Amino acid sequence: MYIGRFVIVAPDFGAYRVSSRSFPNRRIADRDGTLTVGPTPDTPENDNPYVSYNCVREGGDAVVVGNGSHVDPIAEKLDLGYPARDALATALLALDYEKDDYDTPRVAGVVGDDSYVGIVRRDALVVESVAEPTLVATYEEDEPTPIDFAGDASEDPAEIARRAYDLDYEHAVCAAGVTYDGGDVAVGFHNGD
Ligand SMILES: NC(=O)c1ncn([C@@H]2O[C@H](COP(=O)(O)O)[C@@H](O)[C@H]2O)c1NC=O
Repeated sequence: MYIGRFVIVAPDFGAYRVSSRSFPNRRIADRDGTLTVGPTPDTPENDNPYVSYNCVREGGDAVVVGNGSHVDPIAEKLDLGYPARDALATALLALDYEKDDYDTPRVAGVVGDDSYVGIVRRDALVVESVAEPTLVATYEEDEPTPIDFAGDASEDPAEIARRAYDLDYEHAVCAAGVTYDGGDVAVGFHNGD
């Protein structure tokens, strides 16, 4: 099954995976702890505004994961002291779903003292507290739903990323993992071949 981009948010860890039919030649790079999705070095530039962005960024005491430019304002709201719920809701609503051929939703999560997952679709804005690993994706699985993806903050975030990359959804491209341990954030990633 193809579900596009997705986040998994748990109380003390999270993951983000790029799955893509249209732009498979991408990878994640670490820029001072912020993880960025962009084209591989040998890939020509494209004019799609939705395929290069920060997918992981620290904000406040927490860490944000997501599938587009909304990651930045969510992190900035957290820096200003907004609660995770409000940071997600305000940024997702402000930017809304993507104005592409699919009305692609924006998905995001905050992993911190209070962890939340969110999605803005053409028909809804959903922001929920998470008590167990929870997945939400751009296509098909576009309601936050518990997933069997055990982990905890002691795990290497790169290993969390690799496990997200290996999940049995089509067109895996690259993935990020994050952990949160009482205010300490760690991030990692896994790029496909
Ligand atoms: N975040 C991303 O990595 C991303 N990759 C592709 N998109 C959007 O989704 C559309 C469909 O892409 P695809 O066929 O790869 O699922 C693209 O035209 C683009 O507008 C993205 N936007 C949101 O998920």
